[in-house]
Amino acid sequence: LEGGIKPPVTRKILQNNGYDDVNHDYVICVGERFLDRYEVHGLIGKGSFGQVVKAYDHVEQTFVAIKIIKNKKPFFMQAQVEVKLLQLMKCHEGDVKYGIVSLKCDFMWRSHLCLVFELLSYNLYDLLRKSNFRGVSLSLTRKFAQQLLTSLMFLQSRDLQVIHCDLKPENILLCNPKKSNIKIIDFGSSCQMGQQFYNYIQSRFYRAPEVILSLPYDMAIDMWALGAILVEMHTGEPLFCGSDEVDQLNKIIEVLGIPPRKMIEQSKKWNKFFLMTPDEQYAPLPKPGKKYALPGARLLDKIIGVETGGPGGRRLHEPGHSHLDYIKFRDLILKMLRFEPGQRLTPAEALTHSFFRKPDEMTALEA
Ligand SMILES: CCC(=O)Nc1cccc(C(=O)c2sc(Nc3ccc(N4CCN(C)CC4)cc3)nc2N)c1
Repeated sequence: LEGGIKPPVTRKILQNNGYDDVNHDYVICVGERFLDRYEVHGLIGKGSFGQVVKAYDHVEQTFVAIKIIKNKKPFFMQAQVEVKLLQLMKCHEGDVKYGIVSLKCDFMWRSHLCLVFELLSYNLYDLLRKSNFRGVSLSLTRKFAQQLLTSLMFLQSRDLQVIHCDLKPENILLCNPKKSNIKIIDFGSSCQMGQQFYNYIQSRFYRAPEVILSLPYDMAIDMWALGAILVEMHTGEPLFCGSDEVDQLNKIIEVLGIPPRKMIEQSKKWNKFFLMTPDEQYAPLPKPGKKYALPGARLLDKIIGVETGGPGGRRLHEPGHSHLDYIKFRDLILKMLRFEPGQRLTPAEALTHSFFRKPDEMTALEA
């Protein structure tokens, strides 16, 4: 270069001796063996945490899923929280079969924390995709609901008090592609009651109103998420698919009306979502270019098709999809989606709902 300035050194900076890529992810090599035990078969998925691979465990002679955490402190720290919670839950095996993924072990491999899980099958979002986003039957939705409520009851048990904080179809996996047994995964965002450090939690579609309004939250946020997930599993589409936080709350208001005054008044962010009308009422801030139904005008009955043969009328006269079945389903969902966290159904209460009662139990009751 003129003036004798040397060109910058273009030496490639090797990340972690060449084992890592620029995103601090471990460079996966199919066939590689970790600890001379786990033989990598292939990449299952990627996430902010790192990657998850399918591997063969030559000691137990079974396939496993290994979550390979990024070689970066914040991800390492968060994964340590996940390991601690999963170990805590493991030793609370107790009587209830609780539908949480089982952590087999964890180890360090070339500066990456690795979590070894039992290998599960694909997730409920894959199932929705297979249904061409038309949803699964009400009976399968009921089976999923029963298992997830049992899992939430386990998480909320006295000496666990775990909040998952990211329940969504992608984090619910089938144990076996041909059966309805499911397990919850990904406790990477979870916390225990009293350890709520973050308030930007939950994936948007499933975010509870108290989280959107930055109010104190508890385990009831998982129940809110579950209500939204169950409607989505049957209709095939997200119940509240907001494009941002304001849109998200407006989509909730279309179905459930204006939140209780107390919740709005306690929120530091209230004026991000509402304006005060001259007669001292809270009204949703009009969003330029967005048209919303009036508060509470988008009835859940219409979304689920209670009177019209299910979502899109596709379940008309189908066994297990009677008008009464839908009345019960709608009633359960509305009680899971109460604005006030304290009034939302607990998992134990939800499991006694008539939606889960078998016909003969009903006749016995009526007799
Ligand atoms: C792909 C999303 C995903 O599964 N992410 C993920 C992230 C972290 C951990 C885990 C996890 O614990 C898994 S993943 C798993 N089995 C699994 C096997 C296959 C699949 N895929 C099958 C093909 N689909 C197009 C994508 C999902 C997904 C999951 N078993 C366990 N235990 C999963």
